[in-house]
Amino acid sequence: MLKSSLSPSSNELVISILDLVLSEGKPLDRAYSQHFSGLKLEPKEQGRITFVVGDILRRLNLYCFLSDVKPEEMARLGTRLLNVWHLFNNLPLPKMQYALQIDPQELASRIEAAKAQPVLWDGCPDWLNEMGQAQMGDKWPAERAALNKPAKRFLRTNILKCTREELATALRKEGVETVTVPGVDTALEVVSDSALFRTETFKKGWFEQQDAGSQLVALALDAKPGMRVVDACAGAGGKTLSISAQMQGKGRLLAMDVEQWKLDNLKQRARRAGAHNVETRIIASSKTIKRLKLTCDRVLLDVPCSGLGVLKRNPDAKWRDTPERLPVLVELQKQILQSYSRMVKVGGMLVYATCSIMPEENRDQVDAFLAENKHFRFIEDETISPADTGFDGFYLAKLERIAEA
Ligand SMILES: C[S@@+](CC[C@H](N)C(=O)[O-])C[C@H]1O[C@@H](n2cnc3c(N)ncnc32)[C@H](O)[C@@H]1O
Repeated sequence: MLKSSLSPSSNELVISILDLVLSEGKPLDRAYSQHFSGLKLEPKEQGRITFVVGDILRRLNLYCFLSDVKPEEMARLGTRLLNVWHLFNNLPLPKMQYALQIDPQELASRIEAAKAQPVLWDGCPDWLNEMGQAQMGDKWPAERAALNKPAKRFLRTNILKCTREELATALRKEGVETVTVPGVDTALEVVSDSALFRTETFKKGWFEQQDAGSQLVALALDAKPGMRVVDACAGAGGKTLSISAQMQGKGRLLAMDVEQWKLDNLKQRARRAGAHNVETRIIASSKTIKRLKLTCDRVLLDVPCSGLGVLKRNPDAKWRDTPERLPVLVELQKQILQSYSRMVKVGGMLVYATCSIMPEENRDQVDAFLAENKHFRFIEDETISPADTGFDGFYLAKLERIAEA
């Protein structure tokens, strides 16, 4: 939460970032790097800017309604929206060179009107509300509300290098305050407003920033030292590094993806983390999957998904995505599950995971797989609910191979 208004230059940056995302369709992380690289902003000021941009994007339709500004009008009318944002959040109006004024009475009556529309109040686009309601029924309104809250900052202790207590103590000495997260043994929540990546503790590889829900997904794999493990949709390795730590760096851990740049990023992170048993392999054909047929103790399929569980962190997706994308993803998930499950050996475990809370990508997908693959047995599944946990939303299902085919 902000305790004072943004400075004039920070206001300009907020408007310019929003314009890039909303008018040009730039992903938020790229809009940030385009604006921040080269600027010598204090980490605290950068944090304030990202807080405001994130909050506006999480409830964009609400702020647009309150200020009577359309998303594509940000460059021209964004100052009015920012004024409304400050007033709505009980902050003095910021100083801006060409600020468009607002009528306090009209704003008050718009706030009352918005309160009567829960979908708008929660910052949810109509297509998403219809999808959530159809798929999750009574559980949806609480999730919808939870997804418009700011994402908390969680760290994963790299147990290859330190304990959680040692990490907390080292961070405190560098001015970073944390608290432990009940139910997630490796997790700390950052409760101070501090920059993390300039700390010596980070440079030494003692932690990674990783949502507590994501940590639970990796822990569900229950990987042991000496095992042969595949993380088949590894991306930049958020979960791979956690799995390597579970294995105490012993055994074979193969991280695969279809994007080489993500695997390159993973290699760098693995080096810092001291995760020496990680190998990376690009998936260019089905050759690697075939070669590993029936050989792996554990396979993690953290499949490409809608990302509808992690909207707190990626709020721009709400305004870029369309419901038409879901069936395409569901088909890809089905193919990955069917093809990559071949790597699991008899007695070995497959964990299917998404960062979505929609049953169509989750339990429905698993049920369809099990109906066609009798040589797998269902162990258990879990939907990590943003509303219940305050974490990002994830799904995981554990399946055991009980026969070759
Ligand atoms: C949800 S992300 C993975 C996130 C990662 N596991 C983590 O914890 O940081 C899904 C990944 O699947 C990759 N992907 C997409 N299609 C794929 C395919 N056919 N086979 C393997 N990976 C694929 C994407 O490049 C993306 O990195």
